[in-house]
Amino acid sequence: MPEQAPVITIDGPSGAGKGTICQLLATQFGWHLLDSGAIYRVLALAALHHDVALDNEDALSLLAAHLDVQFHPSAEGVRVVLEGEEVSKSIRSQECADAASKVAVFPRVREALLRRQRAFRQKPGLIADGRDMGTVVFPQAQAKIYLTASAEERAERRFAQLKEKGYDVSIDRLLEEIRERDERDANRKVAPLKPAEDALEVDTTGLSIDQVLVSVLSHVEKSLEQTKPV
Ligand SMILES: Nc1ncnc2c1ncn2[C@@H]1O[C@H](COP(=O)(O)OP(=O)(O)OP(=O)(O)O)[C@@H](O)[C@H]1O
Ligand SMILES: Nc1ccn([C@@H]2O[C@H](COP(=O)(O)O)[C@@H](O)[C@H]2O)c(=O)n1
Repeated sequence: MPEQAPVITIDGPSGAGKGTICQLLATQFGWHLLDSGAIYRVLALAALHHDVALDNEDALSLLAAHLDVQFHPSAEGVRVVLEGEEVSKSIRSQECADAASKVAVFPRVREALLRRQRAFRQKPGLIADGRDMGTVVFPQAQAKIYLTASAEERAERRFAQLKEKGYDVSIDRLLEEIRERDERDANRKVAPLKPAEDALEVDTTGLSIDQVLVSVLSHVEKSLEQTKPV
């Protein structure tokens, strides 16, 4: 049987720094990148476009099974195209984040998106970013990391990010949204947000991106060394 490509999973709540660290790892290793949150965001946007109610599991799982989405890696990051329309920016709205976490609670929706996520596992390797990468989508991953940080610090990071882009946002509102999304993601019945038993947990509160990268890289290198075929 041909050997499968190795996978590194990075899970954790919103604003923990998963996307940042995954992008750095993907560049350093020259591996593929799966932003699984983008898939849930695209599904939520498709539901909003097609007037599918965010609590209609039947219609949402059908939409998920037939989702016409393409991901094009580019120098500026991954370009996301839904039904022929560029949606890279629109899926980043707070409305889409909130809607994504609502559609993500349904078992049949998650099931319909599994194969699409696993298809990203291609040689030379995959860095997978999400909530259930290490627990459900790639339970056999070679290295698993769970990044977290206090809700207050995550809200501050998001506030700084949005301010830099010129958005006028309230930090209190961002904190409230982060707490609501954490609560929904951690308490759903299927694939809840939680660390895999064999994941390295890194609390990034008060750590710089470089400091987080050093811990993550050290764990990844050790794990890859241990799983090398002899
Ligand atoms: N350790 C850190 N210290 C300070 N800022 C950070 C740190 N890690 C990430 N950031 C910044 O926080 C913001 C959110 O980070 P990022 O998008 O990587 O989080 P995320 O976990 O992928 O969130 P989401 O799940 O919502 O996509 C970005 O502006 C990023 O530059
Ligand atoms: N593996 C995943 C990834 C994401 N979700 C849900 O999508 C929402 C948006 O994710 P971002 O990482 O882009 O912020 C997130 O709040 C989750 O509800 C998921 O369920 N599983």
